[in-house]
Parts: sequence; C-alpha cells; structure tokens
Amino acid sequence: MDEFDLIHSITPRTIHHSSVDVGIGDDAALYTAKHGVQEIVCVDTMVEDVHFKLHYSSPKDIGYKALAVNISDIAAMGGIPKFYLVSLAVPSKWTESEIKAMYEGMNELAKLYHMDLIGGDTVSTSDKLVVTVTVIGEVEKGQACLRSLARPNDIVFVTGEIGSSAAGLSLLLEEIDPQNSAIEADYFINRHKRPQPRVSIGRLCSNVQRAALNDISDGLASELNEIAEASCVSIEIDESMLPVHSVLPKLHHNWKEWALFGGEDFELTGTVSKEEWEVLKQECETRQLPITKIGHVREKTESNVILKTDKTSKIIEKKGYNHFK
Ligand SMILES: Nc1ncnc2c1ncn2[C@@H]1O[C@H](COP(=O)(O)OP(=O)(O)OP(=O)(O)O)[C@@H](O)[C@H]1O
Ligand SMILES: Cc1ncc(C[n+]2csc(CCOP(=O)(O)O)c2C)c(N)n1
Ligand SMILES: [Mg+2]
Ligand SMILES: [Mg+2]
Ligand SMILES: [Mg+2]
Repeated sequence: MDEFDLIHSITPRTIHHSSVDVGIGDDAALYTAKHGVQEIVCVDTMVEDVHFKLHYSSPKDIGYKALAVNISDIAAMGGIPKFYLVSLAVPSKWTESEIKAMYEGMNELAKLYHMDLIGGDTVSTSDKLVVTVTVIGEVEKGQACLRSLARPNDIVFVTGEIGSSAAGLSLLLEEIDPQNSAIEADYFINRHKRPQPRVSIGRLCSNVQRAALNDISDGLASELNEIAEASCVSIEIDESMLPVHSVLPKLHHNWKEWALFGGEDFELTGTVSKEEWEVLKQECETRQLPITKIGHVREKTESNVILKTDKTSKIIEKKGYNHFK
C-alpha cells in the first residue's frame, strides 16, 4: 500500500464548513476562526490491546470510537465539534481496505455532526495499532462548562446510564457469562464499542449561566473527584439515584463497581445551581434527552466525593481506569 494513495483516497470530496481555507494536501490545515467564540482543541489516543482488541472490534468500530471519545471531550466543554485530524500508526499487516474501513467508522459520526477531516499523519509500526484523533470545536465566548465551575448547593447530575460500557467490556473479555441475558448482551457490547457522545446535552449546559461538566472516560468516581478538586468543593452522591440499565444488576454482583469505576460510558456528569437544574431538566425532557439528579455539591471538606446509601456514607476515591497503575 502506498501512503500517498491512501491519503488521497481518504481525502473528503466535500466540506461542511466554508471556514476551511486549506484542508488535506499542504503542510498544515488553515481555517478562519470566528469572532465571539472560543476554539476548543482536544486529543485522545486509542491503542490496540489497551483500549480494544482486534478479535472483537472491527476497523469500523475502532474508527467510530476513536472519534466518539474526542467528540465527547468537546461535549464536556459545552461545545460544537467542527474539525478532526487523524494520526495513525499502522502495523504492516493491515490492508488498505481495513484502514479505509476505520475512516468509514469515523465518517459515520462526522456526517452526523457535520465535521470535516482536515488533516492527520500516517506512519507504519512493527507492533500494535495506535489511533490518535484531534478534534477542534467551538463554544460561545465565556460559556464553556469548566470543571472548576461547581459551587456549594449545586445539583449534581449524570446523563444516560452508567456502568453499561464496563458490562459490555466484561462480556467481550468473557469475564462474565452472556448466556443468561443474550439479548441485552448485544446492547451492553454496543454501548462499549459505540458510545454516543452527548453533544446536545453539553450544548444545553453551555446555555445555562454556569455549569461544570466532565465526560465519563475513567469512571464516574474519577470524573466527580476531578470536578471537586478543580472547584474546591465536596460532592455528595446518593447510591440509589445512580441511573443504571435495569438488567445491569442481574448481569453480575460487580455492577456497582462498573457504575462508579468502570468508565468509558462517555456520558456527561456535572453540576448546576438548583434554579438552573429545573430549567436544564425541563429542556432535556422536552428533547427526550436522559438526565438524572444524583446528588449535591457541599462546602469543601477533607473528602472530595461521598457516596450515601440508606445507612452509610463512604468516601469515593479517585480510582478508575489508570494507565500507570
Ligand atoms: N501527555 C500529555 N501532555 C500534555 N498534556 C496532557 C498530556 N496528557 C494529558 N494532558 C492534558 O491533561 C488534561 C487532562 O487530560 P485527560 O486525558 O485526563 O482528560 P480526558 O481526555 O478528559 O480523559 P481521558 O483521556 O480519560 O478521556 C487535559 O488538559 C490534557 O490536554
Ligand atoms: C482491552 C481493554 N481493556 C480494558 C479497557 C478499559 N479501558 C481502557 S482505557 C480506559 C479509560 C479511558 O481511556 P483513556 O484514559 O486512555 O482515555 C478504560 C476503562 C478497554 N477498553 N479495553
Ligand atoms: Mg485524554
Ligand atoms: Mg474528558
Ligand atoms: Mg477524553
């Protein structure tokens, strides 16, 4: 396979944004930034055998998820994703059609969000596949949903449901038996392979006066700890309010661990004032977007995040997926 032919074949024939002055084909891309908005840039990498295994992820799935996790970070800032760049380190055994399939997976999402592929890099590697995606987005000046914006008495919320991606991963890695709930197995596996970034809810959050947001890549526990640290507050959540799929508790006794520490749900968790919670909840209801209140923000104490059950309160450590532990 020829690197230049590959680049030529993945170059988009049409562009969504007329602000792109130079896309793929020169030393770098050029686009004209708008006034009154802030540019958002993020990058996340996925590595074979760390983030996915080839025996259960198709090239299309890998491409889809590599873009999805980055769109999720734009959503977590309250932004609109606009452009993406793809850096590939590809083992030599990969065929051109497999690489193109990865781009098809990315393009599924790019079409949905009217995003333009404006550049990237291609190298070969003797070892595992590494896919790095950079996404550029924008948000109205001053409206970004920073981790540091939680305040005492805010409502804490989470979108969608949590723990499903970790359940899907356990099924894929054959850590749990899929037989007792075969229909749901596909559902959980799909949640793991094809997370749906919550851009619409992120946008609603950017429209309230003040919202703190984080997307759930490393697990709810880790993301809430990050908000608490960045905002110098404590966060109290109620175990009985955590939104999980009704089948999750039947899959494995580990389900609470999945919900709190599993990660890769790519849902959003955050905080808004009590008054704005009512507005946000209503706007989500109108659009049939799932959002659930799970707790409150408190004045800072020595514990960042506390989980309350009927009888107990326990500290929820910043543990979750950690590459170096
Ligand atoms: N190797 C690095 N060099 C420079 N900055 C980094 C590096 N790794 C992470 N960062 C920065 O640290 C901050 C937190 O990054 P992190 O990757 O934890 O966030 P995230 O993308 O939301 O989480 P996840 O990677 O689990 O999806 C970001 O500002 C990110 O740009
Ligand atoms: C084969 C396999 N084993 C384990 C996992 C779980 N996992 C990997 S990275 C990560 C956190 C988010 O990544 P990052 O922090 O790099 O963005 C999680 C929960 C997986 N997906 N595949
Ligand atoms: Mg990251
Ligand atoms: Mg994030
Ligand atoms: Mg991320």
